Order: sequence, then structure tokens, then C-alpha cells
Amino acid sequence: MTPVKALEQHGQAVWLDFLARGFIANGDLKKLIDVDGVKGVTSNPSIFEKAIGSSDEYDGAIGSALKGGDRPVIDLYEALAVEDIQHAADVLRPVYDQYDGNDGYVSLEVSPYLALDTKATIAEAERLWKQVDRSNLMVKVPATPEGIPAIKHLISKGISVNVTLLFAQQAYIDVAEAYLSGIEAYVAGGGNPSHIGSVASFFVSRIDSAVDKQLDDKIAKANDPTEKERLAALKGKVAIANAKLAYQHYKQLYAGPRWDKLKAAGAKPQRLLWASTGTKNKAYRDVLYVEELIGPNTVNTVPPATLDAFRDHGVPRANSLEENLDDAKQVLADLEAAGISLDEITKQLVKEGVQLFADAADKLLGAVAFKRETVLSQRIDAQTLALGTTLAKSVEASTEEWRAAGKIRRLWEGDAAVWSNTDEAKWVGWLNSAAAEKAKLADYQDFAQWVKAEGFTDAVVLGMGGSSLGPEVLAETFGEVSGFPKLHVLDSTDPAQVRATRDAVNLTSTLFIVSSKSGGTTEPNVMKAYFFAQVSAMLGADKAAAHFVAVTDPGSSLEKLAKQQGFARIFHGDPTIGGRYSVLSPFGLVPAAAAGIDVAKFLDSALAMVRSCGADVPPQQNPGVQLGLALGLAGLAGRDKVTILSSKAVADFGAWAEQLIAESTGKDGKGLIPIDGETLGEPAAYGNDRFFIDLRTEAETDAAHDAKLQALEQAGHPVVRIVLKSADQIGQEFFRFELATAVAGSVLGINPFNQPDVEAAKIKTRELIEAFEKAGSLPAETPAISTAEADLYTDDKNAATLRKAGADGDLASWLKAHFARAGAGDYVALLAYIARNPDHIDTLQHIRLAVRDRQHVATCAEFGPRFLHSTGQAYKGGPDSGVFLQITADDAHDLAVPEQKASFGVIKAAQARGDFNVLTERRRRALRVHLKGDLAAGLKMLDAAIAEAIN
Ligand SMILES: O=P(O)(O)OC[C@H]1O[C@](O)(CO)[C@@H](O)[C@@H]1O
Ligand SMILES: O=C[C@H](O)[C@H](O)COP(=O)(O)O
Repeated sequence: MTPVKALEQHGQAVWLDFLARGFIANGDLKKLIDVDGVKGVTSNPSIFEKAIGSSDEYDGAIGSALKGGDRPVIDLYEALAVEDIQHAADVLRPVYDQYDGNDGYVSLEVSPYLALDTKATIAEAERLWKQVDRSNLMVKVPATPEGIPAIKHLISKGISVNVTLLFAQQAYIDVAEAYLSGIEAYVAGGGNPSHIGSVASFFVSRIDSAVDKQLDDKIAKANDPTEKERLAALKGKVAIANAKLAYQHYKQLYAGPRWDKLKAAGAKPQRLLWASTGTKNKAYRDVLYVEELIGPNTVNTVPPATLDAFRDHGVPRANSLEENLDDAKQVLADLEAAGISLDEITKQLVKEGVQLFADAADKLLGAVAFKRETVLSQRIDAQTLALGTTLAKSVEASTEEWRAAGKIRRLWEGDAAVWSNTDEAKWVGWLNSAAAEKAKLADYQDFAQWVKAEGFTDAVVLGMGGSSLGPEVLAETFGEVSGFPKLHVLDSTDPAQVRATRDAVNLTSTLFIVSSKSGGTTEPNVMKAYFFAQVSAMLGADKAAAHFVAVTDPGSSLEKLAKQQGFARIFHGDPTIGGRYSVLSPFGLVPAAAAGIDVAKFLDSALAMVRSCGADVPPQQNPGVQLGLALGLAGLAGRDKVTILSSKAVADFGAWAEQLIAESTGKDGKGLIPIDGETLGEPAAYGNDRFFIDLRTEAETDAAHDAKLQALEQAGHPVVRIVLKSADQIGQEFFRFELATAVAGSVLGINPFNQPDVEAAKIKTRELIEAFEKAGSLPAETPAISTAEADLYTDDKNAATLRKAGADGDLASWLKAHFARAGAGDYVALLAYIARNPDHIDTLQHIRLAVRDRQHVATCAEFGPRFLHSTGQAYKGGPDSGVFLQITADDAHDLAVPEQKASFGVIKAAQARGDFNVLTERRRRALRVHLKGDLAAGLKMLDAAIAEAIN
């Protein structure tokens, strides 16, 4: 008989503190049962980390699991763990039967992330109990203050529990009380408790490690040799003394009338299990925590090395647990007298224990996440970060801070403290929207079939910001799908642009998708009024409604109107999702379905990134967190111009990302300024305020572009490269950027879900329109100068500053003084309230690139009112580094809005003025040039004047 097996005769069961797939499969566990009389198995997150995370033993299983479809990282891990636990339970089942359910158990720990949450612990334990579905399972629950009520509850439901992370005698007494009252409740409910098994895992070696450390400190400080000796005599003694006294409590707790009653009802005592019995200090005997803790009705769970050592040279002593109890008490008294509080140490050990297991779980999930990404590499867009040493170091430090504080899980829970601790919790619906919409796939498919059957040739989205930019990316990226209408987007009040859209479609066969979350946004309402009237004029009012669908949040004024007018369909958005985070909700998916995009495929692809960025993927492996930390930290370090370079196949992505980044982060004088559409230049063109994100598809190789990017990286600019497997995977980028923006918002310390300064401009615009409705004209304004070609406007403060800097009677002098105000770290933004068409885009591009190359500042080229619902927030509320040139013009042909005085042209003018007023109110550097007469000629003149001004 081996010394291990001999422990049986002393009433002690030996369990194995270890588990691994191959170890069970190749019969090693069975051998230990047969040879050494091993009667149980315990696992914990560190054990699974070693088994799954630090070996390749499970790679095949992970690969096969993913063949059936992608799965969240936590599910992948749990499936493996549950299988291992089931296999071990099956090998131990004969022991369980032989000992009438007193032994033969295998333990699986609830997630350490839940250790401080009673309700979540209960739910998880119940779920695991069901999933493993073995009578000889014990669910491990920690003895934290929150864990103890969960233990009582679980026992009362007939679930076998292994209580872990027990260090203090008082905690043990509390746990025994939870067990006894749990059993009482179970019996009171008519249950027979004989099938309930439980152990209280009292940790040993960790106590000595902690106590010895404090003793060593005191020994080093003590001068008196006897004092040193007295302290040294306590080393390696406290843990055993503590365990011995706990055992005395056990004997009392499971004797007497209360226990006799339960015993008579069939209950088994909750045995003390000595855990953490591998010797950590090499100076001690390697079987110390086995030899000294032998006693009847106890369990010792040992790691394989300790088991081998005991088999080799362990010397069992009957009831060693009850030897020298007075000495044990004296050891604890001496410790107290030495000024070391065991109470404090054990409290600390519980906290550390939770953290250590959470650390192990992070490592484990990180490893599984990595394996998942490897298996799915063909389906997940790649991201590489080249950040330079300093930024990389701060990202690394923040990554660790995020990990240790569990911030990615808190973010997914919508914990407002991750951000500014205001109303963020109300705005995190986007995290789950792709999954939620997938459940509604049939609706989208049905809608797509209807659109097809109706034979629409065109579909036009009427919306702003989040309601238009996502659909625009989809239209541009996916192009036309045969059998479905061509998707257009209109997000303007510019009369020429509205007219251009009207002329681009066949009105009698066009589907209009009126999109507005709030339903109260001016632009979609007037655009809808216009097109509804147009279609009504051609088909009659009763038939027109059949060409309109609404996408809006429940209860909005748009919904009411759509109902009243009998729109063909009304789709509801989720009010917990803000506009710019809404593309993976009906605001993106309804236009997608209408355009014949395969919504199922699109969502599946997006969901792969949702999983990659999941709450269960630790920050280091989480691409959204990595991008977000890099963005946020770069921003704090002054690299706040997020320059987005998107290849041809995904060219429009930046227009969407721009809104997300600017409107989310640009507020309270902080934030990131997205720079979209600036052609890639030589390093000399850029200041050191840049952060580059390059997106392209795998098929689009461009050596010249890559070389330029490489040069930027070498010049010290952070460069993030994202390579999409194909443009179809654009859905992944929506989610990656959403998560990254939320993370960056946390780093910047702002609320990434509000847009306070946009609201301010809207109010000013509304006042101006009201004034127009009353007076028939907008309030008069006086130009700073007026020439035949243009008028210049600004507020008194800007005018005074510019005059001081040399602005006088001609346009060029004003422009010169104005652009000269843009220095290092600033950006120049052209805000043009004109039609967004290829010619105008070209002109603005020409101007911005000239400014960039001449002044080495970042530039933005934006069209109003579109940008008001996008980057406009950051321009007004973000860092005061913008130099703004607003461009307005006479409208050659205005367009009336049905049933109101203010025409499209008037609304646009009011919007420009409202925006300008807020800019100047915020003391921003802003100048407005109003072009007179022919617009093309005016723009040409402006281009030339700016060229002159900056040269
Ligand atoms: O969908 P809605 O409510 O019309 O809003 C459109 C856009 O306006 C904004 O609220 C800003 O003005 C954006 O955040 C939003 O995407
Ligand atoms: O139940 C077992 C415990 O989790 C294990 O014994 C802890 O041991 P350690 O202190 O060596 O990590």
C-alpha cells in the first residue's frame, strides 16, 4: 500500500488538485484512483489556465468547435472545461457510488469575475450545475462576503458546493452556518439531503507564504537575537495551527442536536478540505501540508507533485491534526503578540485569491481568444498597431490597468464609471444590437422580398448623421445588387443637392426610407415633406404613402406621421442606441435589406468582430480595446488628429467613422479630430499631431501607398493598419470602431454618448427659422467687408484680431490673417454649405491639400448641413485647435418646402448661421465667406484667393 493510500485508514480522503484532457483520456487519473485511492478532483481557474491556455492540447478541440460556426470565447472555454469535468466525473463515478456520495467528486469553479456578486454567482452556479449534469459535481463558490449567501442558496436548492478561498476560522464558521441553514431549508422544503455533497476548502500554504513574509520583515528589523529567534520559530507554523483550530470548530459544528436532526434526515457533514497544500517554500518539507493535517472526515486535495512526493516519502501519522492543539493556539497568540494580524492577512488573502484567479482567467481567456482568432483568421479582419516606443508603452500600461480592473467587462455591463459617471448606462444598446437584429432576420428578409416584388428602381434614405452615413457606406461599398433598387442617400438641405437627388431617381418607382431616431430632426422632416409632395403629385396622395417607410425610435413624431399617412412600413430603432452607433441596428439594416444586401451574411461577419471585442476577451487580445486605448492615449499626448485613409473598396468608411469619433469624443474642450479624405502625403506634410489609421481590403495591394505609410511610421507617426478580408466584411469595422471609440472616450474621460454642442447649434437654427417664419426674412447681418464677389462675416472679436493682423479691404488679406492663425497642433476646417457633388468635393480637396502642404496642419473639408450632425460637435465642443472657414453662397435656384415659409435655402442659411454663432460664442477662430453670383466661379476665385493668402 502506498503512503497515499494509507491515508484512507486514517479517515482522510485524498483528492487531486489537477486536471487536463490527456491526463484523463490516457487513464492516468484512473490509475491514481486505483493505486493511491484518490477519491476526487478539484480544479480552479489557474489549473484550467495551465491545461488549456498554456498548452496546445486543446487546439484541435477548439478548431473542431469552430467548424460548427463561430462562438464567443467564453463559450469555447466553457465547453472544453465542462467536457473535461464531465470526463473526470465519469471516471470518478464508481468511487462516488462505492462511498455513497461521500466521495468521488469533481469540482468546477464559478467565474472568478463574479466573486463579488451574489446573484450572478448563483445564476452561474445553477447554469454550470445543469450544464455538467453529473451528480458527483461540486460547484466551487468562493467564501467572499458575497459568496456566502450564494452558498446557502445553492445548498438549499440541492446543489453540491465546494467552498473555496477559505482562510479564516471565522469565515469557516460562517460558511458552516450557510451550509447548515441551506440544508435546513432544503429539508424544510421536503428534500432528502443525502445527495448533497459539500466541502469547505481551507487554504493552507498561502497563509504561511503571507505570514512568513511579514515575519521576515520583522526579523530583519529586530535587534534583539532572542526576539529574532522567537519570530523565526513561527515561520511555517501558522497555517497548520490555523487549520488545526478550524478542525476543532468542525467537530463542534457537526455535533449536537442541530446537526443530529439533519443527520437523521440524511444530511452529510460539510467536510473540511485542506487546499493549497503544495509546499511553496522550498525550505519546508514537500509533504508538510499533508503529514500535519491528517484526521478523520477530512479531505486533502494535492497537486500531482505533492502526491508523488507523499507516495515516495510521506509518513502518515494518525490524527496528526489533533496533536499539540495547545501549541497551535500558542503559535497564533505569539503571532498576535508579534504585532502580525492573522485576521488582516486572511482578509487580504481572500482579495488576492479572487484577483489571482481572475488573473488566471484573463490569461486563459486571452489564450482561447488568440486560438479562436488563429482558427478564424480567414474570416476576421486583421489589425496591426505600429505606435512607436512611447505610445506603445503607455498602451501596454493601460492595457494592464484595464485588465486588472476588469474594465472591458464593466464597459459591456454599461458601468457609467468607465466613462464620466453620468448617463452612459442608458446608451450601450449598440453592444448587443448585431445579435439582437440577427434574431429579427426574418423581418429583414421579408422586407427585402417586398422591396424586390414591388420593383422599385431606387431607394433613397432621407436622414442625417447616424441615420445617413452608415447607409451611405453600405451603398458605396456593396454597390447595386441585381433585382434590387439602387440605394441613394440624401442628407442635405442644399436646394441644388435635393434637386440632384430628385433628378437621379425615377420618382414613381422609388422607395423613400425616412430615417430619424428622434423623429424631430429638421432635415429628414423637410426632405420627407418635399418628396412626399413630389410623389403625391405624380401618383396621388393615397398611393404615395406606399413608397415610404420610416425608421425611427418608438413613439417619435415621425412614427405618428408615418402611421397617419399610412407608410408601407415602420421599423423601430432601439432607444438605448445613439444615432452614430446605430448602423448595426435598423438604421443600417433596413436600407441594407432594401438594397438587396445579404443581411444575414453581413451580420454574421459583423458578429465575428463583436465576439473578438467581447467582454470575455481581455484587453490585450481585444482589437477594439487596443485601438481605443491607442487612440485615447495618443489624443492625450497631443496626437489627436485621427487621420483615416481608406482604400477605394471601402472609400466611404471614413465619412461614417468621422461622425463616430468626432461626435463621441469632441466635447468639454477635449477629444479627437478625425481627418477624413486627405490624400496621403510625404512625412514633411504632417505635424506631430497625427495618428494614422489605414484601411484596405486584402486584394488591394498598393506598393506606393504602403511605402508612404512606412515612411510615416519611420518618421515617428503612429500607424494602425487594418486589412479587411474583403469589402463585404465592412460590418466588422463598424463594430471595431464603435468599441474603440467607447474605449477612447473612457481614456479621455468624457461621455461618448452625448452631443451637447450640436444641440446648441440646433437651438440657434430653430430661433432663426422661427424669426424667418414671423418676419419673412432672416435677421440682417453686417459683413466685415463686402466685395463684388464675396462678403465676409465674423464676430467682433475675430474681426478685431484679424484686423490687427493685417486684414483690410480685400478678401486675400482677411484670408491671409485668418489662415496665419493656424499653428502647430491646429487644424483648418473648410465648412461649405453647398451641394456635395464631385466638382465641389474636388475644389475643397484642392484647397485643403494646399493648406496642409503649405502650413503642415491637418485639414477637414466638410459639407453643411451634413457635418453638423457629425464632426460639428467636435469643432464646437472639442479642443480649441480649429481654424474654421465657413463657406456659404447664394442659391441659384431655391426650393420650397411644402406647407412652410422657410425654403430649403433659408433653412440651410439658418443652419450655417446657427453653427457660426455657436462657433464664435465658443471663442473659436472662425470666418465666413459668402460667395455671390455663380458658384463655380466663386469657388474658383476662393481657391485662388486662399492660394495667394497662404503663399
Ligand atoms: O436620427 P436623428 O434623431 O434624426 O438624428 C440624426 C443625427 O443628429 C444628431 O443627433 C446630431 O445632430 C446625430 O447624433 C444623429 O445621428
Ligand atoms: O481547491 C483547490 C485550490 O484551488 C488549490 O488548492 C489552491 O492551491 P494554490 O494555493 O497552490 O494555488
